[in-house]
Amino acid sequence: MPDTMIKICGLKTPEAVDAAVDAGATHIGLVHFEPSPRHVSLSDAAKLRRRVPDSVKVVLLLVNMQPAPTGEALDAVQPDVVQFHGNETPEWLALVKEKTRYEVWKAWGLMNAQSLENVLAYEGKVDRVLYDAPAKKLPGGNGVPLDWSLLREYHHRIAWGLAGGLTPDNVVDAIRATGAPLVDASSGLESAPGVKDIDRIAAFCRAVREA
Ligand SMILES: O=C(O)c1ccccc1NCC(=O)[C@H](O)[C@H](O)COP(=O)(O)O
Repeated sequence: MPDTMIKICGLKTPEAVDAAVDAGATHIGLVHFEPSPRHVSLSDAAKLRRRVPDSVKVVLLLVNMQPAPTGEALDAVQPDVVQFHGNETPEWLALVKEKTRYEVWKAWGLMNAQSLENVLAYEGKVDRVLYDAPAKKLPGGNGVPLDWSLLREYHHRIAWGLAGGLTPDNVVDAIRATGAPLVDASSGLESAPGVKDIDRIAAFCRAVREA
């Protein structure tokens, strides 16, 4: 089985980015969404992006942004991946995928078996779906696990990843329960909202490698 990919999300400082890269993350996430405690401006995101070696992919997270600001954000940051974390339509994401060079991901609040069927509207229109817990106060980064049993032995038609309340303590169980090819964590690796804990980032990556 190929190694599980690791996305460490919501990084705001050079120290946190370096810690994720050094610990073996395959992806790092930069949140550009002002209400979030993990928000980074486009100029800070661009600076953080430049620290990341080519071997690690940079994911820019956007929420329900209009087309013009989306283009401006992508031009400014030049990520590898753009992760849409709002109510973006399949048609809009298909257009982004067709017209740009970026990998396109759709975050999907997974509620029940029906919502696994509903996400198929994005098949062929995005490169990956990131299953997360349904939105609460924020669209993501809420530290809430989704019901992993929904994904057990599911025949996936879209490349996917697992997010939602993952921590160094539960990520091995999550991988075993779902077979996730990519795991994503944010608030479970923090000492306070928006403040990443470097030791927890390292522990998370170690746990995934040992799963
Ligand atoms: O992290 C945020 O604050 C955030 C805000 C708005 C949209 C998305 C956001 N995070 C997206 C992520 O990919 C998180 O890593 C994912 O939701 C899992 O978060 P957590 O449950 O805290 O591990």
